[in-house]
Amino acid sequence: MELKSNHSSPVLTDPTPINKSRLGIHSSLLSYPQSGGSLSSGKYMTIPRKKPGKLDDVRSNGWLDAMKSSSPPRKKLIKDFNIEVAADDIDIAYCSWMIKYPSALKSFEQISKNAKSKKIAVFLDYDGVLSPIVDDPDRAFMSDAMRSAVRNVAKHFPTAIISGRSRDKVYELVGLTELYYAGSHGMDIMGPVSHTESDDHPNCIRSTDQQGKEVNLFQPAREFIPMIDENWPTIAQCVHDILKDYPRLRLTHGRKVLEIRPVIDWNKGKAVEFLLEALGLSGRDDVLPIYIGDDRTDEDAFKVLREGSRGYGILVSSVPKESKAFYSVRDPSEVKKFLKALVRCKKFEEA
Ligand SMILES: O=P(O)(O)OC[C@H]1O[C@H](O[C@H]2O[C@H](CO)[C@@H](O)[C@H](O)[C@H]2O)[C@H](O)[C@@H](O)[C@@H]1O
Repeated sequence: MELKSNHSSPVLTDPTPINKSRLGIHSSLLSYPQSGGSLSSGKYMTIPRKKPGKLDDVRSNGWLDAMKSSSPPRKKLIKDFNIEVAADDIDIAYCSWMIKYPSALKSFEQISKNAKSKKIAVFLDYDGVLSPIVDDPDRAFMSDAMRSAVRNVAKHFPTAIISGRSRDKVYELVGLTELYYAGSHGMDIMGPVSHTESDDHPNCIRSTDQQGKEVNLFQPAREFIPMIDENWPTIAQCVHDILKDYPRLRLTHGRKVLEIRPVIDWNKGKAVEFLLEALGLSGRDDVLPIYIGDDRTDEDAFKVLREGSRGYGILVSSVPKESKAFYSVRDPSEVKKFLKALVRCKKFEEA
């Protein structure tokens, strides 16, 4: 993928059109910007936000030149992206970044066009996406308005929450029965009994949720549980003992701090693949998964969607970050707007 040389728009040319049809996605779906960055270091590239008046650092590290050569003139940039702020307030680094990761809200028309006659599946991270990031993880509540937006989305599209938190905790915070929940970075998945092939998966068992409703539980790390149960107090004691020598460090309870993962090849990307399979939506050209996340762990899911050219990753970030997502939104309030727009669009189609 490369930027067109005239730089008059952020449209990309694709030197490998064969992939588009092989992957079963209409070529128009791929006419959005592609990020070329690699996450091989496992770290985000965070570009400090600069006020327009303070260009020295930007200039000295070559950013300004790079931006000038790959961007249209300022006024055109504002027009193309329909950014509703005064030119003087524009954050150059952020706008430059948005060429690579356009706003999912501003691009909604394009997204809905590409989603036409496809079945959308919605995957949502929790912290930083449905709830704002706060100091106390136990107080990361989602607003009633956000809950209502998610409930409405789930009425119209298969919807799953994929979180690093324990499944119980995220269910407690979200409180909607009509969703799939994937906790512990996708290692603990609960969803309705589907009567599809995934029901017969070796790690899939029938259980009941807190309301006594029959559900499927998929726990690929199940075999590690007895070992973890057996060793947990010893490990916790060791960590506790070590921390005694570090009075400036504090040990708090629960998975949040002693987050110990078994060595298995499983992550949020695998969870998305599993859920698509469970929903009967895998390997279908008429399905458009949308995953919204803000964290490094969400990159595995963005990568799955990007590599398979299956759908859209939307990164929630108010600062530039290298990502495998296609689009961006700034914060949970924009996530809510996007979810509402999806529902409005669906209702309009159905009317
Ligand atoms: O996958 P997620 O749903 O995004 O969960 C990732 C982690 O989220 C929580 O921590 C983050 O949010 C907290 C509340 O806003 C914040 O205090 C903390 O700094 C963030 O890292 C949660 O506490 C972790 O267990 C999750 O792994």
